[in-house]
Amino acid sequence: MTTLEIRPRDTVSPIPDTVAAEAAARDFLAALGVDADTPGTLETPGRMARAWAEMLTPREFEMTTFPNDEGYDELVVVGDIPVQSLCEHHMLPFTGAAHVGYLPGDRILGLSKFARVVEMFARRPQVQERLTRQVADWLDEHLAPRGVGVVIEAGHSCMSLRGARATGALTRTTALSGELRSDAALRAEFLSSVGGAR
Ligand SMILES: Nc1nc2c(ncn2[C@@H]2O[C@H](COP(=O)(O)OP(=O)(O)OP(=O)(O)O)[C@@H](O)[C@H]2O)c(=O)[nH]1
Ligand SMILES: [Zn+2]
Repeated sequence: MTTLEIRPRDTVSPIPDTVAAEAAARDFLAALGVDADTPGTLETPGRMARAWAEMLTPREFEMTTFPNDEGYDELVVVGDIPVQSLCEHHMLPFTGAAHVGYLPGDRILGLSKFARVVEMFARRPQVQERLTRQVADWLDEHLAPRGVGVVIEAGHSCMSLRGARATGALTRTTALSGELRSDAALRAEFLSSVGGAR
């Protein structure tokens, strides 16, 4: 077994300053005409600051890999991993599911780590296309598999609660690398296995 401790904050912005965020939230609400001095809303700026800080803070984890002693050479697909992210244009949530697959090389990855990696890249201001690519690239870099595939399906609240108000619209993005990109049969197998989960 090999583990590598991952500190997601190493690759993103510093830890949120919730005191400054609370003061800013109070001003933000005032500017929007929301009274934050009622018994029910007195604590609201602080709650807002903590809520956004939490949505921008991925948890640390250890990247545990094992030798592929059995020489497993078929696809491994972990489906329906929850995705909770913030669109960088409106700072409103987009949520859905990620389906991550890989064709192992010399090492296999602890299954829970796929969800950890998705969270690491989701808990920051994002666009869905970049999130999808970052998960694939990170697995490629840290696992050196024969191929990686990532499909994310998400609904964007900036598109449903406001603006276009297209409630129920679902965006599907795909990132493929290695043999999952170059081998048509593997690519089709991966895409049909994740499409079949719907
Ligand atoms: N490609 C992509 N676009 C996104 C994502 N999240 C949000 N958007 C889009 O970002 C765009 C921002 O467009 P703007 O015209 O600057 O913003 P807006 O005036 O609020 O646009 P509307 O949402 O159409 O009202 C919108 O079309 C959003 O739907 C994402 O993950 N990927
Ligand atoms: Zn948006």
